[in-house]
Amino acid sequence: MGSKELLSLRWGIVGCGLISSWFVADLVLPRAAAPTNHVIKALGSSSVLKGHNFAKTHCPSHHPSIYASYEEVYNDPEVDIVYIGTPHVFHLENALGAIKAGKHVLVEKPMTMNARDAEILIATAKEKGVFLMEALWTRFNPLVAHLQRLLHQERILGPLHRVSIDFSLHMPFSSLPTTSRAVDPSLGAGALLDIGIYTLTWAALILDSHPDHIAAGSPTPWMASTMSLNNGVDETTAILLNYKDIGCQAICTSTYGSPGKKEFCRIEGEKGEIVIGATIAASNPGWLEVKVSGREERIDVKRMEGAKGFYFEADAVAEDLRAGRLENDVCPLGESVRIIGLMDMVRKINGLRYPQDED
Ligand SMILES: NC(=O)C1=CN([C@@H]2O[C@H](COP(=O)(O)OP(=O)(O)OC[C@H]3O[C@@H](n4cnc5c(N)ncnc54)[C@H](OP(=O)(O)O)[C@@H]3O)[C@@H](O)[C@H]2O)C=CC1
Ligand SMILES: O=C1OC[C@@H](O)[C@H](O)[C@H]1O
Repeated sequence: MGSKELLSLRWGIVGCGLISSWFVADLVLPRAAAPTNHVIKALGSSSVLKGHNFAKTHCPSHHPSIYASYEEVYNDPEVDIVYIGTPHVFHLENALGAIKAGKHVLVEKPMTMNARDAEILIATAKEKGVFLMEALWTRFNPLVAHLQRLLHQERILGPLHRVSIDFSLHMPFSSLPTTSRAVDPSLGAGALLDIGIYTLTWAALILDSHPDHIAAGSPTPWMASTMSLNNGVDETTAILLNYKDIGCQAICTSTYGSPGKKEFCRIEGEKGEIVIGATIAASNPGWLEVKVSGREERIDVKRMEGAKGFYFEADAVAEDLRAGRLENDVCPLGESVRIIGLMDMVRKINGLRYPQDED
C-alpha cells in the first residue's frame, strides 16, 4: 500500500444497509476519468442472503466475497480498506476490529458516539500504522473548495456577519418504527449525531477555516444550545456559535420534524450573501448563489449522471493511500474529534447521555 502503482482500491463493506448501498452504487458507476478503480471485494452482513441480494442489486459486476460475519471482511487478504456502514453505536467496535486486522478504515459519521471513543480509535490506527477517516462526505463536495475560495481568498462578501445552516428531514419519530436507528436510543438515535453533525461541519468549513480566525489562534467559539427530547433523544436541536474574534455568529439547526427548505445555508456579509442549496439534504449541496451587488452568479455541482457524489470522498481516500498518507487533510482526524467534542458538550448541557458515555 502507499506505492504509486496502486491503481485499484479494494474495498470491504461492513453492513449492507442504506448508506452502504449508496456508497457502493456510486463507486461502481463506470467513470471515464476516474482516477482510481474502486473494486468491491468483500461484503459482511448479518445474513449471507442479504449480502448476496446487496451484491446483485448494487455491484453486480464486482463479484465480492460474501461473509456472514464482519470479522471475515477484516481478515480477507484481498481487502485494502474497510468501509463501516453500521449504526453509530457500532462504529468503534467495527473500526477497531478492522484496524486491529491491519486494514485501512473509512468509518461513517459520526466516527464514534463521543470524543473519548474517537481518540481511542485514532490512537489505535496510529499504533497500527493504518489510514483512518470519518466519512464526512460533504467536505469533499467540489462546491466547498469553491465556496472557501469565494469567502476567504476573494473575500467576496467582505467581513462576515452571520451564517444560518439548517438540516431538516421530515421523518418525525411518530412516523418511524421503534426499531429505526433514528428513534432507538440503543442504536444512537437522535438528530444531532445524525444530521446536526453536518450543520457543525458547515460552520467549520465556513468559519473555522476563516484566515482571520486561524490567525487569532482558532479560539473555540462561544456556544449555546437547546434540544427537544423525545423518547430520550433529540428530535430537534439548535446550536448558536459566536466566533467573537471575527464578529460572526453561526446558527445551526437540525430536526426530524419538518422538511426544511432546499436553500439550507445562508452566509451574510457586509457586501451581500451566498445561499447554498440542495435537492434532498444539506449533506449533499447541489448549488450556490452569490448575491452581491455587481456580481450575481449561480454555480452548480457537476456530478456523474446517476451518482450521489460519494466517489469524491472515495477518490480522495485512494489518493491518500497512493501517496502513503494515513490521514486526509480535507477531513482531518483532529476535526472529527473537535466536532464530536462539540456534540458531547451540547448533549451534556441538554442532558442527553448514551450508554457509551459511561466510564
Ligand atoms: N453519509 C451519509 O450520507 C449517510 C450516513 N449514514 C450513516 O451510516 C450509518 C448507517 O446508517 P444507515 O445505512 O441509514 O442504517 P441502516 O439501518 O440502513 O443500515 C445499517 C446496517 O448496519 C448493520 N447492523 C449491524 N448491527 C445492527 C443492528 N444491531 N441494528 C441495525 N443494523 C445493524 C445492518 O447490516 P447487515 O444486516 O448487513 O449486517 C444494517 O443493515 C449511520 O452511522 C449513519 O450516520 C446514513 C445515511 C446517510
Ligand atoms: O445525509 C444524511 O441524510 C439522511 C440521514 O439520516 C443520514 O444519516 C445523513 O448522513
